[in-house]
Amino acid sequence: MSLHELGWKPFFQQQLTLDEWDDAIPARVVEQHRSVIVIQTEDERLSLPVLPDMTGITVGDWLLINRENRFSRLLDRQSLFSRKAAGGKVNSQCIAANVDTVFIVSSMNHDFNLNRIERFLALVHEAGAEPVVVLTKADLCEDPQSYLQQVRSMDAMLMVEPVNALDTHSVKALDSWCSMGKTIAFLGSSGVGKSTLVNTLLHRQSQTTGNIREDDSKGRHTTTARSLHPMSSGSLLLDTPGMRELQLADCEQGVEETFADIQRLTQQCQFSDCQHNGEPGCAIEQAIDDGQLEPRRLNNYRKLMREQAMNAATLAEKRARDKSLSRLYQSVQNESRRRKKG
Ligand SMILES: Nc1nc2c(ncn2[C@@H]2O[C@H](COP(=O)(O)OP(=O)(O)OP(=O)(O)O)[C@@H](O)[C@H]2O)c(=O)[nH]1
Ligand SMILES: [Zn+2]
Repeated sequence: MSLHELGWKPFFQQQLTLDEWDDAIPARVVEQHRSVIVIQTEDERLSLPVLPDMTGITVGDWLLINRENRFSRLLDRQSLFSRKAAGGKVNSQCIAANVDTVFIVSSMNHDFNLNRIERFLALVHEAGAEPVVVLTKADLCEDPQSYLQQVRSMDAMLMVEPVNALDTHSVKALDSWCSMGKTIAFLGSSGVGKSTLVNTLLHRQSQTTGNIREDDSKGRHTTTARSLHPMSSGSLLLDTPGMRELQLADCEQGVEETFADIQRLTQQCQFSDCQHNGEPGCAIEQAIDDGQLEPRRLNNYRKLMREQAMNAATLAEKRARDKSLSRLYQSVQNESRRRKKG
């Protein structure tokens, strides 16, 4: 595979020093297992043990390795999905790196929910990837246009594609985001058609190709699929279960970006600290009265802001608690040692 096919771009190239231009070999992480990663260079596929200086490296990452095939460094990411974890030295767990486009999948039936789409949008914006909303089950829906309009009414600039996920021809609508070297991923609730879309995009190749089975810590069998699958279109599908467990925490920027219209309106309120609660000269309330802004959207904005702040605070608290607990253990240990000595 050429570097271009693997997703190499100027953003990564620009990070190389002159020496690295001569000596270093770029490699992309195409599989991630508990203690090894599989990387792909232009010439070969290699397994590397995950050494302590490599923690946090995740599927989709770009690395430089030296001529002896040893890890030399991790390149900065263009986008990153992470799960904010409490405690420990590593405060967030990296889930997927350098994804270009995320398809936010929602079905056009009773499951359709704008609030949920906005929540996914916030996650994608926070990660720094490009969102495309894919509305599935067009074949079962009487009025796909009404769903399309609802999504467009949130944000006219948002890309939205209605599809029948079972139909190869219909799924072609997604081709423009699936070109050579583009890394794509899917987000969406259960049953909306993510696997179906992937299967159709893979032209009915089995979705389990390349997955490995391993035991999780509780001895259950789980399918680990932290991997990049090349697709026939030339794009790379990033498949990881971690994407399903993403939470809104410390996502203020992602939420603000998702609700850019509300940010803009807020700047037009007469008072800079306007709470949009009956203050005079409130641009938000005016927009609601004029029908420019849906009350639903404002409510969801407030809800998601509260949620991400609360989750962030809970994490901070848990971190602090873990820290003082470990200090307590330490002092108990010291005390018992002192007694043994004495
Ligand atoms: N008619 C029709 N059926 C669809 C479409 N998309 C998905 N389905 C069906 O909906 C069901 C659920 O689809 P999946 O692809 O398994 O959904 P998923 O998002 O992968 O669900 P999880 O694996 O639980 O996350 C399957 O029976 C699909 O065949 C569509 O566009 N049209
Ligand atoms: Zn206001």
